[in-house]
Amino acid sequence: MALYSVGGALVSALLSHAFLVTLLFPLVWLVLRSLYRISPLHPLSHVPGPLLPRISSLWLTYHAWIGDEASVVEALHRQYGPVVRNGPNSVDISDGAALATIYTERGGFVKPAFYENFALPDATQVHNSIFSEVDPSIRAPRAKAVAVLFSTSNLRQSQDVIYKCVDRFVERLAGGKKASQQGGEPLNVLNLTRGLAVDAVTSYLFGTSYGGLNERKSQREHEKVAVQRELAEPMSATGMVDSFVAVGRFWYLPKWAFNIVESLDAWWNADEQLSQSLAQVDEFVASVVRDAEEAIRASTSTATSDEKTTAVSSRHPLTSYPARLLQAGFTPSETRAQCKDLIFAGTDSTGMNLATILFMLVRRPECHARLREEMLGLAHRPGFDELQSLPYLRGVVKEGLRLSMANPSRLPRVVPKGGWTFKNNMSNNTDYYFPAGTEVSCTPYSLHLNERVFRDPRSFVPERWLEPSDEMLRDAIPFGLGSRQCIARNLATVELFCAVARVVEANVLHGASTVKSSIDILEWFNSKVVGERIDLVWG
Ligand code: HEM
Repeated sequence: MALYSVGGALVSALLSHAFLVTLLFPLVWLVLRSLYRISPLHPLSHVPGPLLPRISSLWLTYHAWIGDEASVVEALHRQYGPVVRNGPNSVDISDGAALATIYTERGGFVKPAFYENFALPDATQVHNSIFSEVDPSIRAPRAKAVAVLFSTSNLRQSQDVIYKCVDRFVERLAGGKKASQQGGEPLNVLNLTRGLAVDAVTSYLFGTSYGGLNERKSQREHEKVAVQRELAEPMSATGMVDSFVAVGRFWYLPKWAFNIVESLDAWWNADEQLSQSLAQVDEFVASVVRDAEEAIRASTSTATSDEKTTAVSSRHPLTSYPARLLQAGFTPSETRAQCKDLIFAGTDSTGMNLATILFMLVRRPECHARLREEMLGLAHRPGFDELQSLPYLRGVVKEGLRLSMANPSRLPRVVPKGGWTFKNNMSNNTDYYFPAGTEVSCTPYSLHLNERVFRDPRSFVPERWLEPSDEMLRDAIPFGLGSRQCIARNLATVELFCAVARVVEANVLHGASTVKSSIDILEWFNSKVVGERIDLVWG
C-alpha cells in the first residue's frame, strides 16, 4: 500500500513537471551515451585518441567546417600513432599497409551515407552522382555506360581535342605574362587552369566546349582592357564550382541537418555573381543534354527528316558522356546532374593541381630548367604517349599531385559485415579489430607528408620519383584508390602532362615569380585555396 502511494506520488510529480522531464530525458541520454563511448565497453575503446572525438562526431564536423581537418588528424597521428580514433565510430590509419584492404581488395569497403550530401539538384529533383552514390549496384550501370570515355585508347584517339584546349591555355598564359610585364595586375593562374580544366572536360566528354578560356571575346577590340579584366575577374563557372567545393564544410552532417544548414548557407551567402554562375552552368548543361537527346532521336529509324536535319546541324556525337547515359536509359534530369558533377569535379581538382605544379616550377627555377632541358633535348616533339614516359616530366607531375592537396582529407569507408582486423606492423605489432559499421579511412595529407616514406616531405623534389621506393608508389594516392578511385584519372593525367609540357616548351614561366611563398588551403574534401587566387607576376 505504502509502495503504491510512493509510486503514485512519483508519477504525479513527474507529470506535474512534464517540461523538466522532456528536457532531462535527452540530457540523461546524451550523458549515458557519452559515458558508453569513452568506456571500455565500447568496441573501439582499444583505439587511442583524445576525449572529445571519442564522445562526439561534432569534433570532426567542426574541424571540417573550419578547414583544418587533415592537419588536425595528422597531429593526432603524431601524438597517438598510426591508428587513431577521430570520432565515436571512426578511425583514421596513417599506415599505407591499410590501403589495400580498405579500398582495393574485393572491391574495397563501401562509402558512408554522408557522401550523398554531394548529390546534385536538377530543377525540383536531386540526383546522386557517380561520385556521391554509395550503393555499388546503383553506381555500376552508370559508371559502365561512360567508362570507355576514360580509357587510354579513347583519349589517344581524341588527343587533338585536349591539345586545342591546352594551346589556348598557353596563349592566355602568355597574354597574362605580357600584361603583367606591362605593369598589369598579377595573373591569377588558378583562374586560367580552371578555364583549361572546364574546357578540356566539356570538349572531350560533352562534345561542346564550355568556353572558359574564351570568355569576354567581344572585348577583343580593346585587347589591353580585356586582358586586364581577364586577370581580375573569375571564370564564369567559378561560382558554381566553389559552391560545390563548399559542401565539404558540412558534408559529415546527417541528411536532415545538412539540408537545414545548406538552405541557411544559401540564403546567407546569396549573391548575384553566384546565381549567375549557377544559371550559366545550368543553361550550358541543359543545351548539351538537349543536343544529345536530339542526336539520339535523329539516329533512330523513326526520326522525321526535320529531326535528322536538326541533329546534323547540332553535330552532337552519340558517343558523348550525356548521350551514353541517355542511351543507357537514364533520364534527362539525371543526365544533367551527372554532367554538372563532372564540371565540378573536373574543373576543381585538375585546375588546382595544374596551378600548383606551375607555382612549384616558378618557386624552383632549377626544376623548371631541368624539365626544359629534357623537353628541348628530344629530337622531335613528343607524342601523347611518349610524354608520359619522360622521366623528369613524370617526376614533376607526380610531385605536384603529391603536394597539391586537391583532396587532402580522409577518404572514409565502412567496415563490412564480419569486421576487419588491421595487422599494424608499425607500432608494436598491435592488431586492431574494427567491428562492422566502423568508419575507417586513410588521409592523403598524412600519407603524402609522411617523412618515413617521403624524405623532406614538404619540399617539391621531382627527382625523388626517378627511382621511387615501393612505399612511395603505394602511398601516393591523389586519385584515391580501388573501385571508387577517380573515374577520370587518365583524362586528368593527360591534361596535366600536356599542359605542363606545352607551358615549359613555350617558356612562359621564364622570369615569373610568385606573389605568396605558399598556397594556403582550407582542408575541405575538395580543398579551397584561401583567397581563391594563385598569383604569378613577371618583372
Ligand atoms: C588531377 C585531377 C583530379 C584529382 C586529383 C581527382 C581526385 C579524385 C579522388 C581523390 C577521388 C576519390 C574520392 C573518394 O574516394 O572518395 C575522385 C573521384 C572521382 N573523380 Fe576525380 N580527380 C581529378 C580529376 C577528375 C576529373 C577531370 C573528373 C571528371 C571529368 C573527375 C571525376 C571524378 C568522379 C566522377 C569521381 C567518383 C568516382 C567514383 O566514386 O566512382 N575527377 N577524384
